[in-house]
Formats: sequence, C-alpha cells, structure tokens
Amino acid sequence: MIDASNLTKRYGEHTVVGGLTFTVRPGTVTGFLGPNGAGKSTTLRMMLGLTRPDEGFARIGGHAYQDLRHPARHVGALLETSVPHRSLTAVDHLRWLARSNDIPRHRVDEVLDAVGLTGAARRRVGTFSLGMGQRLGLAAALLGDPPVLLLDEPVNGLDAEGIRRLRELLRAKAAEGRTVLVSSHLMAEMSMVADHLVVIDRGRLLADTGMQDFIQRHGRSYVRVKAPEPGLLGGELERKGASMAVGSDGSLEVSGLTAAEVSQVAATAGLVLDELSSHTASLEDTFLDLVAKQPGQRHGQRQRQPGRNTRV
Ligand SMILES: Nc1ncnc2c1ncn2[C@@H]1O[C@H](COP(=O)(O)OP(=O)(O)OP(=O)(O)O)[C@@H](O)[C@H]1O
Repeated sequence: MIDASNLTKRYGEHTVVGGLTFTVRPGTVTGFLGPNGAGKSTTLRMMLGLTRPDEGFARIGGHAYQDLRHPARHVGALLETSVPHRSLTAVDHLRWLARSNDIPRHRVDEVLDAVGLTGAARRRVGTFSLGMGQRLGLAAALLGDPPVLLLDEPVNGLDAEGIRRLRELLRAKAAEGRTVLVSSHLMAEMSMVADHLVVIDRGRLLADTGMQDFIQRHGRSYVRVKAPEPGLLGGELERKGASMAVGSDGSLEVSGLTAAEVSQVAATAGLVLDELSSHTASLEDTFLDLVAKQPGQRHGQRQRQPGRNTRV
C-alpha cells in the first residue's frame, strides 16, 4: 500500500504538486496519468524520499521511505534518472545492489531471467541500448522481491516482446497481492494493463477511480448513425430524449440512446438506416477530454478521435 497525504511541492512561486491525497492499493495495477509537467515524477520522487515535500507526506507500507532499513526489499522503483555506472556489467550492478540490501545472490539470476536479459548479463551497461537499460532498471526494481513496485515510464524504449513481458509481469505482481503504481504516456498500453487510475493535472488530483468507471464517467460514448434523411431521423431521436452532433460526413452522433433504441426509433418512424455503430470512448480520448476541460487549460481544444467501434 502507498499513501500520499496532502503531498505538496513548490519550486519558487510554482506549486508543482498541490495537496495530493490518494492511496494506491495492493492487488491491482494502478496507472498514474497526467500531461507533461503535471507533477508525476515529482510525486514519485517524494514517495521515494528523493525530493522533500513542502507539506504532507508519503508512506510505503505505512513507513516513510527514509525509515526503511533495506528499501529495495520494501519497494522496487524505476525512475527515468536511475542509471547504473556504465563500466559495470549488468550482473555486477545487480550483485552490488543485492549485497547492499541484504538480498540473496540467487535473486540476480532470477530477475535477469524475468526481464529477458540473461544473455547480456556480462555486458557492460555502457554498451546497452535504451530498451536493455530499461530492462536492467526493471530487474533492479524486482531484485528485493518487494511488495510495492513504483515504475516511472517503464515502457520507454522496450520492444514489442519487452512490452508484452512487462505487461504480464505487472499483472502477475498485482495478482500476487502486490501494490503496483506505474506511470506511462502510452494510453493504449495503460488501458491494457491498469485496473485503477490516479489522474493529475498541474499537481492536482483529477480522478482516483477504476478504469471502466473513469471512461464511463468522463468519456464520450455515442451511437453513430447514417441515414438518407438525417433531419427526419434527428427529429424523431430528439423526441425520445437523445442529444446529437453532426459528424463531418453528415452522420449523426447520438448520445442518450443505445444503438438498439436508435434502430427501434427508426423502424417505428419507417426511416431507413445506412449505417449504425456504437462508439465507446478510449482511455486516450477520455483522458484528453478531461484535461482539456480543466479551467485555464493550456492544451487547447483537441480534435476528437473516433473511439473503439462496435458494429451492430
Ligand atoms: N528541480 C526542479 N526545479 C524546478 N522545477 C522543477 C524541478 N523538478 C520539476 N520541476 C517542474 O515541476 C513541474 C512538474 O514536473 P514533473 O517532472 O514532476 O512532471 P511530469 O508529470 O513527470 O512530466 P512529464 O510527463 O513531462 O515527465 C514541471 O513544470 C517541472 O518543470
């Protein structure tokens, strides 16, 4: 479990994290989302005792990070800045970490295998690609078999196999009852792996909720319908309480009725339909819409992208 309570950080006049309070629970993968500069890394750094909060506190398993005797056995962290010494081999880097955290040496081979780095174990870290470095960072986070994982942009640089391996690993760790907090800009990936979301913007909490609830509550789902007589159909649908927008191709984007209800209204009125489909908002659409709606938002009005299509 990770607790953040009134976590606040200011740099000069600029409050980059302002009064953040949330709990990351065990047994689920929690996605940590926010636009560039929202304060995600600063929050993670405060949780890990790397940045001192001006107000509030963070606790990992009930303890401040600084009070943990062997931190790597309590929390596995991957930050964008955690770079090992370039002249060390991967295995030496991990052995050194294991020794300094009183972790059994056999864990080194286990975590190298878990991240698919066994073949490169004796190569110098300085020769690693971005993705290999990321795998090594993950191996280091897993080394102490910690109950809490805290990963900042772990997908960066990973190839398709690495991304799939990471996804399975995060799900498996959560299924074992561990606490997993992961930030990523890749919304499609996040929607596949996270069960719960904590969303921030300009250091403030926008949402702390389940993935499906987030999309239902903040996303724009609608029924797209094309008809030879859209004016007549629109009038009939409005009488049933629907609201609608007209798409760029003249189709109607109907909110407030299901596709089956739209079909029924058309049939009752004797109107022909050319196309009918349900659109569920994607995580990306929902996230961008929510951020764009914030007062004084600086991200501009965004172009709406079509969501996932379900033809009926
Ligand atoms: N040491 C620092 N001194 C001054 N300002 C800082 C410092 N660290 C971060 N900031 C500022 O705090 C704000 C939040 O930065 P942070 O890196 O936490 O955001 P983020 O959500 O992780 O962004 P990104 O998604 O781009 O990585 C930014 O405006 C950044 O410029």
